Amino acid sequence: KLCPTEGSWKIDEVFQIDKELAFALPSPQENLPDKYAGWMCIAKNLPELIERDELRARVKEVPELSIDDLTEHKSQRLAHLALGYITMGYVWNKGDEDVRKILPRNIAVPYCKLSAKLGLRPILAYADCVLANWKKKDPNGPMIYENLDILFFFPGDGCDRGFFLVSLLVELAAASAIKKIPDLFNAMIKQDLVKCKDALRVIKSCQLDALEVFKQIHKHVDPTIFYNVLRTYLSGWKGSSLLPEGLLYEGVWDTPKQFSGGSAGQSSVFQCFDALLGIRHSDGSAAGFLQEMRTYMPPAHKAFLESLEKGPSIRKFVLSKGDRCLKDAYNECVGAMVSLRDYHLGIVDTYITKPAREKQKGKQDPEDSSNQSETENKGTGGTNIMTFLQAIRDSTKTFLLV
Ligand code: HEM
Ligand SMILES: Brc1ccc(-c2csc3nccn23)cc1
Repeated sequence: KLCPTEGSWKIDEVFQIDKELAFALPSPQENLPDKYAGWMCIAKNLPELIERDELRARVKEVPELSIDDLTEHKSQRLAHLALGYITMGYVWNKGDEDVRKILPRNIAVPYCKLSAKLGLRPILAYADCVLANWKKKDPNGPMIYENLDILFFFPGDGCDRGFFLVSLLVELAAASAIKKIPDLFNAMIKQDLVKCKDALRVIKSCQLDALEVFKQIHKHVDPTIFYNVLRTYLSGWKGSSLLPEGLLYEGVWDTPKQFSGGSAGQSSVFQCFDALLGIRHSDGSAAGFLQEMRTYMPPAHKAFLESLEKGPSIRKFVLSKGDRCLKDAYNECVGAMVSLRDYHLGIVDTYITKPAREKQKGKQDPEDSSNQSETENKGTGGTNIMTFLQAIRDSTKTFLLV
């Protein structure tokens, strides 16, 4: 429903897409009603409570609270974020083998009710810790790294700040392209090739801005801490050897449920560019994974991606016109997606593959590759990452028009 009212396209507010911030939650709420102080106290002090081995006891003590006082969308997102941190902390705690396979009902019941209300899953996701987990230090200041902070922390002395804020800033850079989509559709409807090229050029420059922002990750995230500390807390319980059946949400379901760890496959912005440019990932597992990750997005954003896929096809339009200039403008957008994914592959090498090899060296007989597949090649989404990401990068390339 990119509704064509009065013959001009606009992004319907039903998709909850902000003009400036696109899929990021504008000015997330930072405080919950006092009734939820028990949740906030734990979520706001996760590193200390884990350090002092008090977290799990504190979670068990907190009263089972009803979610009825969470009436606004922003307070529901804040509560879902806080409960997500609490759940990851409770299950993984110090990040060793001593995990918990049952989430006590006093957390599980409100968490699952709230997840159902929001159309999200009862596990920490991209929509929580990237899109809703930020604030400006100076409310009147700019949306730049130095003026931003996150609301909740895992152990790993601020490594999550860098990881989540850089992801957010990539989202914001890409946001300027999203608001250009209606102009692109209008130009197509009017068969105005000049306006089409202009819109595609703006989209490409935003994608390249996003690539520049990507590069800040090296300044703000340490690879060894990321790999050995933060990654554990973002892991899920689907295909996990430590929770082979998943997590039992006590008082909600009587069997354990499996949910994937957070992934940026849950980022609507990347999937939005794919949908807009007609990029479809044919490689079975990658396509399946990205489709599945849509079920972890806010429903309104998932609906937007589906409406883009059903809307007019820019790719078909470009092919039908056979105009060299238009083809080049389209190809530069596809090329920008390839560059983003290329750069991201380098990041994964720095932050996962290399630290995994370091860790393997440190262990007993390095030839022992028994648990290699278990740890090294698992992404936060539990995927075998390098092949997965290369397949996505490669399939993106096949959409360049000759
Ligand atoms: C330390 C930095 C990063 C690491 C180690 C990393 C790692 C990964 C891994 C392992 C995957 C595979 C799927 C999964 O397990 O989630 C992935 C997917 C993805 N990541 Fe990251 N990532 C990082 C930063 C970023 C940033 C800053 C962005 C920008 C928003 C981003 C965007 C994506 C996207 C969109 C996917 C889905 C695959 C695709 O569409 O190409 N990643 N990443
Ligand atoms: Br929860 C959670 C939230 C966000 C992310 C994330 C941000 S950028 C990126 N690439 C892969 C994952 N990922 C990972 C886990």
